Amino acid sequence: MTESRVIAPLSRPLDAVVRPPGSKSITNRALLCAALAPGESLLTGALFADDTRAMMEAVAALGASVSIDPLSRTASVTGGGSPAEGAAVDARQSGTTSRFILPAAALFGRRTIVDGTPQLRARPFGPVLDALRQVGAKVEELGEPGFLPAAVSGPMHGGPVHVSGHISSQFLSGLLMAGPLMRDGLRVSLTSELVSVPYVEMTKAVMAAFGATVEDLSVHPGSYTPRTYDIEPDASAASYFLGAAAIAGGRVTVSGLGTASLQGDVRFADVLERMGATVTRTPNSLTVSSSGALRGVDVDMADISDTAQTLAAVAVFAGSPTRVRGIGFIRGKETDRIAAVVTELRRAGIDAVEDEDGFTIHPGLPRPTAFDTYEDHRMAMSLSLLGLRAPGIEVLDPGCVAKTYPGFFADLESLRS
Ligand SMILES: O=C(O)C1=C[C@@H](OP(=O)(O)O)[C@@H](O)[C@H](O)C1
Ligand SMILES: C=C(OP(=O)(O)O)C(=O)O
Repeated sequence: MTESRVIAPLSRPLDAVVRPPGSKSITNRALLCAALAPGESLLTGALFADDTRAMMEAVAALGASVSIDPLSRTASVTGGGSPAEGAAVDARQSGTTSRFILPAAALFGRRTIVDGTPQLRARPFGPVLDALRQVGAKVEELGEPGFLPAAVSGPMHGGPVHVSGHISSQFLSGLLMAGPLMRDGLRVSLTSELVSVPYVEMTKAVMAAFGATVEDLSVHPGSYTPRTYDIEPDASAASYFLGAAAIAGGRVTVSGLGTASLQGDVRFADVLERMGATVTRTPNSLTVSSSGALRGVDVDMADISDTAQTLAAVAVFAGSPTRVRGIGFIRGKETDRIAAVVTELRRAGIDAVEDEDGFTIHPGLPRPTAFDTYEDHRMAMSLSLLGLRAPGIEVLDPGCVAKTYPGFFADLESLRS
């Protein structure tokens, strides 16, 4: 029997402050850079969730020593090691772990096998495998060509490399992070338009913080330096609470995230502002207040696509339709997110329409519905927001949020107190 979670409507407007857990994306970059830096690094504010535990185990397989204290949200990483013969990485469901660890594993002369869940095996890997071959790695596709499992070994000479940008930015980020340890460094040319651009800026910022030199898409040969590194809260996770304020009315402040953030997804607040919410920003906080009266918006979310499903939930309660564009590539995430969100909203009686590059939501009152979540944490977290305003909303397989946010439902409930 599938477990489910019922979300009770709020009885009064929100007035809450919440601090989401550490950023998944920054945690997984910092873990990798620390693992490639000879010596001990201390990561504070780290995320402890399925995706980051996958990365902790992955860097350990490459020879790093990782000791964790989830209660204090710290991870200590001693880097500079190398993988044992026959090393194997289980990236679980994690796109970042798998796409970042492949180039790192190919720095070493020993063969490492990278695999994941059936869901991850269905996601594309061709661009990174192809790029690794261009810079001298040996790559074996052990299943379908262009998919996991794959085995890689190095060393890599580096130098010029061509990689596509339109499927996922993670291929580029993974290559860049291995770049300093390639003999000639790395000079990347993109063969197609890059999606999720802010994540590449984040990659360069974390690399620079660990002592690497990156200019545009060129990485100098060199090394990483260990350090203490503080990780800010997760901006994609924050979108659910900011979205809650827009949907339910009242005010929610997300602390630890503001104009100084490294994460593009803080710009979800800008979209809510365009819909009529009031946004107050400081370097370290974002506050959304709303009367609950919103207008629809026409928005390109190619830079912030992890928040597209959150917006779909908010759009249900706007006074006019919302069109989201530029996100055709999210059909290749944990599930086809365009099809999934449209299918589920239609089951709730909402007139939602699938477009090739996004979706259109016509507002309405969702009827009582038990939502399928497609093993996608963001389906579960987004659709649960509907229950804050509409009665009878239930989310199936709520445990899938553990991929990035095991405490999500507890934090959502804390908004009520
Ligand atoms: O680099 C990253 O940390 C991420 C990049 C994005 O993926 P794509 O580049 O595949 O869009 C995003 O959806 C994912 O959650 C995290
Ligand atoms: C797409 C996501 O994750 P990943 O690609 O890292 O698996 C996500 O967290 O929404």
